[in-house]
Amino acid sequence: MVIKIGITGGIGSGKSVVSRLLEMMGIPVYVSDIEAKRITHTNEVLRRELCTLVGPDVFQNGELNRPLLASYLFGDSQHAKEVNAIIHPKVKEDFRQWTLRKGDIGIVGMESAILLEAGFKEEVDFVVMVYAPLEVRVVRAMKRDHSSKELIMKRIEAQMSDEIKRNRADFVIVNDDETPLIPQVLTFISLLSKNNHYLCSAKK
Ligand SMILES: CC(C)(COP(=O)(O)OP(=O)(O)OC[C@H]1O[C@@H](n2cnc3c(N)ncnc32)[C@H](O)[C@@H]1O)[C@@H](O)C(=O)NCCC(=O)NCCS
Ligand SMILES: Nc1ncnc2c1ncn2[C@@H]1O[C@H](COP(=O)(O)OP(=O)(O)OP(=O)(O)O)[C@@H](O)[C@H]1O
Repeated sequence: MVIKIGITGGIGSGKSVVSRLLEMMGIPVYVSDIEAKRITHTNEVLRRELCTLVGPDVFQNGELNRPLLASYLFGDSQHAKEVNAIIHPKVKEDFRQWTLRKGDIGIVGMESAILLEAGFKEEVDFVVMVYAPLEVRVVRAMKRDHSSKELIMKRIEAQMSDEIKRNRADFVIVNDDETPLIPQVLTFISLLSKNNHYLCSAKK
């Protein structure tokens, strides 16, 4: 039996940092942003559907035109729904296959900013939310992506509010540049271990 942890939180909250810590503890994490891009590059059906929806320029020399898809997706909530309806079911199925390939590993993680919005919650057993205040997230994301505040805010507006995320999560990790992060990750893992004897095998 494999226990699946969903790692969510808004853009810039620090999900990738938490995922890296989990990986260091021997817990493999499926990073949805990366895998969604791989699937978008390799799945012919998906590529055709995106071209029909967004236009042929969504691929240039075979490569995904990320700025174009981003402005289409984040510019209009109906567009976001349509793009998500094409990509998310394939990511979900890919995660199932990825988990099966991992075998009897104890625990795996799925990292996604939009875990709850995309319906990935039903694929996991527990949801951990990584929380950081909005202003901290915006500054981090601007710095990391060399992006403008306006573009980051567009993405945030396409995501569920922190308040709703927090209510739907089983565990919250605060990553606000003040609260120490590693002890919280350890507490989370040890809480899971206490409630699920299966988890011990993941730390072998
Ligand atoms: C629009 C795209 C091309 C922008 O690529 P880019 O390299 O600039 O950003 P990246 O993929 O690293 O995403 C960064 C962050 O943007 C936010 N984001 C991405 N997609 C979405 C979405 N559909 N809805 C809300 N927020 C999103 C998340 O916080 C994510 O962590 C890309 O995000 C994409 O293809 N999105 C659609 C697929 C998707 O939903 N991926 C997210 C997990 S499945
Ligand atoms: N505790 C921290 N101390 C210092 N820098 C941090 C901390 N947490 C995150 N960061 C930095 O903030 C930026 C955003 O973090 P990260 O990439 O983990 O966010 P994310 O939630 O995965 O974002 P996204 O949804 O865009 O993928 C990164 O450059 C990361 O190195």
